[in-house]
Amino acid sequence: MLEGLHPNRPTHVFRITTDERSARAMTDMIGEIFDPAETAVASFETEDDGPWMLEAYFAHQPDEAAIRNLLRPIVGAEADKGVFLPLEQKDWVKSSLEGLKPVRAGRIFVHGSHDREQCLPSDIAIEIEAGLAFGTGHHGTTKGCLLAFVDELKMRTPRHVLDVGTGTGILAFAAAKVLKRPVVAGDIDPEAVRVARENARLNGIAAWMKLYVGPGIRHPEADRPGHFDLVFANILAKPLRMLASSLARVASDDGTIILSGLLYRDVPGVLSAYAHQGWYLQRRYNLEGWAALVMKRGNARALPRQ
Ligand SMILES: C[S@@+](CC[C@H](N)C(=O)[O-])C[C@H]1O[C@@H](n2cnc3c(N)ncnc32)[C@H](O)[C@@H]1O
Repeated sequence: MLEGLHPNRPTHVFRITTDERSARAMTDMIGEIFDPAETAVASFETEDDGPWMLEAYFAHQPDEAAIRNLLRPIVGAEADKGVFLPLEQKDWVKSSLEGLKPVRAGRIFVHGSHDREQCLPSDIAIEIEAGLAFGTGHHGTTKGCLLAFVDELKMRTPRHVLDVGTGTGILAFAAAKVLKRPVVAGDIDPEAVRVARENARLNGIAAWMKLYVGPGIRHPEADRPGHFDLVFANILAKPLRMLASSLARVASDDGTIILSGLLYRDVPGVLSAYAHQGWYLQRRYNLEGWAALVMKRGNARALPRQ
């Protein structure tokens, strides 16, 4: 699995090696055409000054001929050299987690069942069994959100937290455990919400988790204008742009929105969508090619951070 993609239980991958211009153009086209909940696409340089590769993961068997036809105007006959491969259907997040070390962000310590003993007494420990959901803490997007949250706590203590695209529930759990308060969290994927519910039980915070299935804020618990003083949304650039007005509406005047799931090149478009709603970048975290953005209402000053 390509580090940095957001697979929603992918069944197939399409790979093609080409030049940078074509890779970027194909990424944009696939990103525009396919449902972001079912497709994850990224292009990257395979080595310094080397060829570029595009990888697109699909949650269903894609129509190979149709995709090649779409790509031919961009890359010509190269479209036929790209390969479609079925992916082994296994609990890949869980199996990869078994070999992974725990993740730490300040006092927040995220671990699997095999690393319980490593928690310090002062830790806010979160145990995650990812199953088929996203969010073990190892991915740059999740870690960026956790680091942003830890820094946010140095400045203020949020009271009402919303986590849109909760996956395993990891960000919501961090907020509930640190703040000792209920947190509202939703995901478009019912399987992710099932996993989050189980994890909430495992962590002894089931009573604090107000979980819902649905896109964006489409639930009465989440759709509460001006209510949330901390909103997490680690999704992808396109849905984040589409959600800008909804997230801005449910965030309080003095609230914070932490956005992630963005390749560096996606940042300007997302910032522009939120600027239209009166939200500005306060801090930025760059991890492994992914950016997490801390947004504030009003004219906050940008403070880039590596
Ligand atoms: C990258 S994962 C983030 C999981 C977790 N919050 C984390 O930080 O690790 C993105 C999650 O967002 C969900 N998702 C994608 N589009 C969504 C939308 N429009 N509304 C709600 N959830 C969405 C996906 O199903 C997936 O579980």
